[in-house]
Amino acid sequence: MNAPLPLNDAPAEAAAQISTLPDDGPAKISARNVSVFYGAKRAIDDVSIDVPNDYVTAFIGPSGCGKSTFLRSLNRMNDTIANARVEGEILIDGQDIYRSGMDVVQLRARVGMVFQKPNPFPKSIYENIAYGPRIHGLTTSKNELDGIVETSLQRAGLWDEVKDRLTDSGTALSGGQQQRLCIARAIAVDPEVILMDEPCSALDPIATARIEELIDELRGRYAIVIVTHSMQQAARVSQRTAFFHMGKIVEYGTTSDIFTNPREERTKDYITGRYG
Ligand SMILES: Nc1ncnc2c1ncn2[C@@H]1O[C@H](COP(=O)(O)OP(=O)(O)OP(=O)(O)O)[C@@H](O)[C@H]1O
Repeated sequence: MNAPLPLNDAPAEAAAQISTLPDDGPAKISARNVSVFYGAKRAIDDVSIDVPNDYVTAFIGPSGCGKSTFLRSLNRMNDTIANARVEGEILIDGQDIYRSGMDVVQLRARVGMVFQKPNPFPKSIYENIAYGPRIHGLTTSKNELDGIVETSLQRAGLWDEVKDRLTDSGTALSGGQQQRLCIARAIAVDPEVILMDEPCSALDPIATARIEELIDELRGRYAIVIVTHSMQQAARVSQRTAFFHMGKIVEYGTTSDIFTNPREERTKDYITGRYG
């Protein structure tokens, strides 16, 4: 006679691993089982990660592995791409940002974004910063607005360079200054998270160093996530690193562990320059 089949005969499907570190405290952003599709093509495949509040988190990985796609899903920027579709759950402070009724304009103020190519509005330096607080109703007086403009530019390390030319066009600044203007613009609406998609790739080494210093100064005030192709940059500016490959997170850990003591072969190969 056959022995009765055990009830749980089939192995339970392995739960997708959550990229998180036990000592990091409550996550600012929690992504659970996130997949992102462009039409039928899956660009992100079942990614789960906790992004901490107090650190800079770097997303690294070879070209086309999905870093920018995943970054854009964290403030619903993928909504602006016609054939993009996000599955799974993304929570900020425990709240699902894809829930119906979510105010996406508000979300993108809370979760600001800085792009590869600086993209100031073709308006004055002052207006570049003042526009957001004005449309979000953050101020009631011109004095208050002036204060926000000054504080934002100070935090972005740009005030001293532009305080005497606030009426000049933002587009007349150098590339590095434009990128700091864009960071100031994100800061002006009082965000909680700043997403940066290769923010230095269009900048020279001196402007890059200035942005990296700035990221370090902003750490702790905002949760910061940066996509970068430069492993040196990830090592310099971040404390947490996620290594992406073919739409998945292969390894997540402290930046020093990822760069000095990676567990996975694929991470090792990437950081030693064997591919990517
Ligand atoms: N708008 C789009 N429509 C269709 N496919 C896209 C779109 N944007 C990205 N993809 C595809 O999704 C995959 C992931 O792209 P993504 O730009 O997120 O990767 P990445 O890791 O940020 O790359 P890179 O480092 O080169 O910027 C790639 O195969 C890419 O071709």
